[in-house]
Formats: sequence, C-alpha cells, structure tokens
Amino acid sequence: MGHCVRIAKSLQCQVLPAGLEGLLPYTEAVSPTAKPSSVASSSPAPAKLAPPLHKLLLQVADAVQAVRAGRSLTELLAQCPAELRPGTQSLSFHVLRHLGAAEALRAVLAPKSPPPKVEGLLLTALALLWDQGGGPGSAPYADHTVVDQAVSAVRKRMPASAGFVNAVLRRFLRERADLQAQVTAAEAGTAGEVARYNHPRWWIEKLQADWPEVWDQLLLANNSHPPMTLRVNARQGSTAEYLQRLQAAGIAARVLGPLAPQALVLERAVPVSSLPGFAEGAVSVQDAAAQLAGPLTVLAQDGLPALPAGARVLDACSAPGGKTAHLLELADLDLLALDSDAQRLSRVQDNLQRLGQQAQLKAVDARDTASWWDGRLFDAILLDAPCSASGIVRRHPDVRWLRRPSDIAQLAAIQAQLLDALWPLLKPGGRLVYATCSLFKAEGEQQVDAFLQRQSDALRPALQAVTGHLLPLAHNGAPPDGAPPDASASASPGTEALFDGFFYAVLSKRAA
Ligand SMILES: C[S@@+](CC[C@H](N)C(=O)[O-])C[C@H]1O[C@@H](n2cnc3c(N)ncnc32)[C@H](O)[C@@H]1O
Repeated sequence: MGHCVRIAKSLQCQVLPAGLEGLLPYTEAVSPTAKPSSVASSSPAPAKLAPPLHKLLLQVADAVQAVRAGRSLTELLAQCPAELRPGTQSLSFHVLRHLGAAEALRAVLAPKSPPPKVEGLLLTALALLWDQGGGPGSAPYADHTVVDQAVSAVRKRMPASAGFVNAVLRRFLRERADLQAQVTAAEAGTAGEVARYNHPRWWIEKLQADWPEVWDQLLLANNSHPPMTLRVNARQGSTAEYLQRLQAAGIAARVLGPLAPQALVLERAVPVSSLPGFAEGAVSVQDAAAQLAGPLTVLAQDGLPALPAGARVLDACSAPGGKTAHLLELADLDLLALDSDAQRLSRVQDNLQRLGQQAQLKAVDARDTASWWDGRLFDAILLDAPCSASGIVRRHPDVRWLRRPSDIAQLAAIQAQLLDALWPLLKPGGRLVYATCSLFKAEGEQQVDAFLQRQSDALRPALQAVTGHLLPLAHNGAPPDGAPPDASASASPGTEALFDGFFYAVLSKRAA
C-alpha cells in the first residue's frame, strides 16, 4: 500500500465535505516514482492535480502555530484557500495528534527556539516523520518527501533557515528510534507523558483522576480516527430503506442498532454531496452518541411517557441544530430553539430548511429567561450545554491544545447557571435532558449530583436507555465480560468505539 493511500484514508475520516473530492494524492503531482494509489486507480480521469506538498506544509505550519496561540482550527480552515483546504485539514489533524511529541523533539533537536515561522514548519515536519510503528507505508509520506518539501517550504519563507531545518530533520531521521524513546520515556507525571499521549499535562491528570482505569485508553482513543455516522431522517423513510439507497450508490454502511435506531455507520467517509438525497434532507451527518439526545427527550422512557403531538419543547443551546432537527424528525413538536451565538443559530435555520422542519429560533442567552420566556411552561427541555468538548477530541484535535485548566470550572459554572435558570420553566412531570460532549466528571456526573442537591423537586429516574458517561471506547471502557468501570457504563453501547464521549442525564420534575 503506497503512502498516498494513507493520506486519502485520513481525509476520508474528516467530515468537512468541501473540496474533498478535489484532492488527489500529493505524490501523483510531484513524485513520478510513487506507486499509484487506490484513489488514483478508482479515478480514471483526474481533472486536477493536488497542490504541491510544500504549499500545504506552509498552510499547516501557520495553522499549527495559530492553534498554539489559541485560535480554533475550524476558523483557520474556513480562511484557507479552497484548493488547499482538504489537504491542510488532513495534515493539520495529523500534526495536532502528534503535537506533544513534535514539541518535545523540537526542544531536544533545536533547544534555542527558532523564529515562529520556522518553528511551525519544524513541528509539522517532525510530526509527519514520527514513526508510529506501523512499518513501511504507515506514515503519511515517505521520509525523503517530507524533508525535501519542508526544506522547499522554508526556502520560500525564510531562506536563511533552510540549512538549519534540513540539518535538524536529517538528524532526527538518523537518530529517530533513540529520540522517540527518549522523549516518550513516561515516568508518571513527567513530560514524557505529554509526548506519548499528545495531550497537555493538566488534561492527562484530569483524566487520570476521573477515569483511573481507562485514562490512557481515552487519551489514545482521542488520537484515533472517528467513524462517519449518518442519521436517517425518520420522516422520509426507514433506516433499512436508506441503507439500501446507500448500497445502490456503492457506499458500504451498517446499522448501529437499537441504541441509535436512525444511525448508519459508513465503512469509509464520503463527501456529503455523494450521499443519496442529502440535499433533500433524507439524511444528516451526526455521531451516534449525539443521536441519543432526541429519543431521550421525546420518546417514552421507563415511567416517562412519549411527548404528545404539539408538545412544547425547549432546545436551549441548539446551534448548529443537529439535535434540534432530530427532535423534529421524531415527533410533532412546538419547538423553541435558542442559542446565544446568532451566527451559529443561522446554521440551525439552514439545517431545518434542508430537512423541511420548522421551529421558532431566538438568539438569546438562555440564562436570561426574563428576556425571552413568555411564561408558558415546557413539557420537555433539552440542555445540550456548552462544555470542554473533551469527548469529541478525535473529531476536533485542536481542542486539547486550546483549552486552559481554568476553562473547566468556568464552563461548569455556566452549565450550573443554565440548569438553575431553566428548571423552573419545566412543567411538573416534565423532563429535562442534560447533555455535554465531555469526558470530565465536573461537566457530567458531578454537575448533575450537585444540581440534585440544590433542587428538591428534581429526580433522576433509573432508565434502560444509555445515560451517564459514554466513553469513546469499545464496550464503553468495560472489559467485555468484566465489571464496568463506572455504574453508568452498565448499558455498554457496543464492541467498537462507535460513540463519541458524551454525558446524558434525564431529570424529571416531581409532579405537583
Ligand atoms: C454543544 S453546543 C450545542 C450543539 C447543538 N445542540 C447541536 O446538537 O447541534 C453548545 C451551544 O451552546 C451555545 N451557548 C453557550 N452559552 C449559551 C447560553 N448562555 N445560552 C444559550 N446558548 C448558549 C453555544 O453557542 C453553542 O452553540
């Protein structure tokens, strides 16, 4: 398998569709000796050549430095020239998943920090040259290609540093095994853990405290590629019917099962434009864990009846609207969707339009109920609260480098304020579904425990459905036939890591 196949694979794992089809493997453009890739052989008449790698490396180096300075990769990619975006995204993801190791190597190989533009390129090249132990072809590009193109990139930007970069990268290749062993020598609590797991130290410590049995698996899972999962629009047909449409289009997929009945997991990611009926709203892209919110909010759960037609529902933090749409696909609701970010809220409107759904939208701070609430109680509330996003790091590899330790307490405080502000708006007998895409207990179990202490009319009924902390691990982190690591893991979602990290609690209000 040629290295160009690897790049195609990693691109397929990104869910951003724009321009994905346009990227051909780099080696076809610049390396006449490269083996043909499977992508090339299945594309008989490629219309465009991929951009040269040194151009992508410059983009990636800038993106990596910007993330290190606190900017979100999503924003940076939105500003990237369209023809460079897919390659930049794919390579940036790879580099961010190896950034702890690359920084440690840079400190050893070039102890006096080089200028930022050179440093970005060095980090990028070192991450791409990191030997992941998968044997020949396991790295995205051949070593000589990375060195050659990194040096070309430096020449374009800071020609005087080309010799230095060349020397550093060649030394790394000569001493790679020893240097990798040196920087990842991981005594507990040493810098080696940052290089080994590619997460900041405080994040590692937090997971060690919250998940003492599986913290290392969680860190490694965060560096893996997530599956592309679809949610079939139940208004337009069954999951089985859409599976057939996919098969007819040559797209391999399988049903996920009763935990997420509308979910289909694709064998390989594809651009959304190739999904049958996507533009007409037949299907959406949504992780399986995120697909649990809709059923928990509107369908019958042990002791909680299904919401009747016309039920009044609040989706308090709705943008970009994945869960809003799912709620409306499952039931006829009088739905109010809020979000404090007006720009993000416009994406809810776009999503609902594509799916042929309607809701009332308001760009407000949900905590400020006096500014938006009309005084009518809600039958159900979905609070998909702002959080650290520590459960979806495999989809957003920049998140771990952007967060600061103090963010977690600040986010937990906002979550508590949202819970307290919205609870009085729920009818007696109604339910509030609290969700975060976080692995940290401060944003999950601990948050809900504290809420139950504060609210004497709040109950957390035991449900058959999956609730509590979901981990992005096979068996939800529990050994297949062993005791689960956490009581909430008793309803293990399966044998593969098909779910993002999430937390769900269903809180019901004591009837008056
Ligand atoms: C986890 S995201 C919601 C994802 C969304 N439910 C979905 O499934 O597509 C959290 C959202 O909360 C919004 N938000 C943050 N603070 C808020 C507040 N005080 N009031 C309302 N929305 C808020 C953010 O703008 C963000 O869009």
